[in-house]
Amino acid sequence: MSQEVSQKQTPAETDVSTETDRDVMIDVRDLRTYYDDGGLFGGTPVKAVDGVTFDIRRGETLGLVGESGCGKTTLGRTLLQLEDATAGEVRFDGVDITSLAGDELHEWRRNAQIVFQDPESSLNDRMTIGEIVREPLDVHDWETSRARQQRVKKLLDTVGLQREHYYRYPHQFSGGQRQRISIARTLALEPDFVVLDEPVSALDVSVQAEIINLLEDLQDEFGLTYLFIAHDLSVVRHICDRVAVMYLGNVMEIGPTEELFTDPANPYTHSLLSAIPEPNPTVDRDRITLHGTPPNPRYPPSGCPFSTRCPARIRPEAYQDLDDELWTGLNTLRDLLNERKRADRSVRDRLRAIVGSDTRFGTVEETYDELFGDLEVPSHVQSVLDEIATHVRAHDESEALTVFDEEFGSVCDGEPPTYHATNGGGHESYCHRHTDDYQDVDAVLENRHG
Ligand SMILES: Nc1ncnc2c1ncn2[C@@H]1O[C@H](COP(=O)(O)OP(=O)(O)OP(=O)(O)O)[C@@H](O)[C@H]1O
Repeated sequence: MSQEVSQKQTPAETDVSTETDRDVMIDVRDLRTYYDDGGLFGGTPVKAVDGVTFDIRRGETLGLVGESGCGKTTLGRTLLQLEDATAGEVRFDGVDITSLAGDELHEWRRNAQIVFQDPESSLNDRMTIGEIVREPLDVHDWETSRARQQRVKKLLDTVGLQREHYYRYPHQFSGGQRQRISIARTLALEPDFVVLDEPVSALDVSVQAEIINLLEDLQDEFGLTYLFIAHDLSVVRHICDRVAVMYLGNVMEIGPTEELFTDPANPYTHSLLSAIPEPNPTVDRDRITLHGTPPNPRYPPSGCPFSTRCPARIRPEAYQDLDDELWTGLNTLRDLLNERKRADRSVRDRLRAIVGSDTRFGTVEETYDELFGDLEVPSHVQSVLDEIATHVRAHDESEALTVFDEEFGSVCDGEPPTYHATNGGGHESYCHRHTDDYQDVDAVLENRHG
């Protein structure tokens, strides 16, 4: 794990986390989990979780959503100390578990368990169901052998399986039943907290509801607290009390589920929700198309993590009314310039020699044609593009980026946002637009995409 971290303002440092009526079980402060690459990329780590601060309240289900690769699983695993935190704290009932090791960590693990997405691969096919569910009891040397067997049989009842299943093998069960086995195993040591990592994504739709119902029943029966990681926003809306929206290792927004779904604050949440088909055709919701892919988590933007794709990105005064497609092209150009700046030239040359030409690093004329060929580019924009092109031809991407940022840059590219309370009730969003200096997110999205 790398120690390359920088301090960022967190909700704890703003005035938004001062509610007194909540019963916090897990308190996460400026948590970072970086993966080192063993030197392959010059020692630049993947910043899978890059400074998140939030809490999980006793007995609640907190949803964690976001695109593939944004760091959800890494965050869930770090909360359980299955990954080492690079920096920050995870306080579990007041104890910072990132500093636990050896016997203390082993003992603490009883409290916190995980259910994985894929019941096909997460169960050992050579063990019987009884052995699988009993394993955590064996590892923790729980009571007597006979008591363990009794406990496993009871757990099989609890999750809707039969005691006779004790001697069967996983391959004799369907996907839904296998997930029930995983859940039984998870509950063996009576944990307080369970990370559910996409627990129904691999299951048939017809079975998903059964497992969701089971998870809800178990939560009521045993007073469990869940972190529910999911892609499927409709499932999240159904089961979660609050939701945290993650992007590129950051929590962009967190708030009560219904409020977040009906009145999202952050442009990224708007974009995610916009991608869900609206079941009610009378509801008029903006359609926002997210362009491009998230940046490489080794090289996140220095300002807002979402700045390169944000549909509500703050623009310089002179370019408020610039055509949206042209802005998208300019954003892509900036990404390409950054990539070129990072790429080792010898690697680029070798790549060209192997594949003939590498379009991502084609000539500046080709790139401009691809990005702006079909668009009407105002002359003042064209003259800046020409200046950028001159620096690119001279292989001076840094200077090209300086020219770009001086002309087209804004606070979104230059400075990380801070968290702002929206609507009260612990609803917070990480965006520059939540200050009086800028038009608010709803208004700008309505103007640009309404
Ligand atoms: N062991 C690892 N070593 C290096 N990089 C990793 C490792 N595990 C994850 N990553 C990287 O960390 C980033 C976050 O991955 P993670 O699996 O946490 O995201 P995710 O949101 O859970 O994605 P998905 O929804 O696809 O499961 C990704 O860029 C991923 O490639």
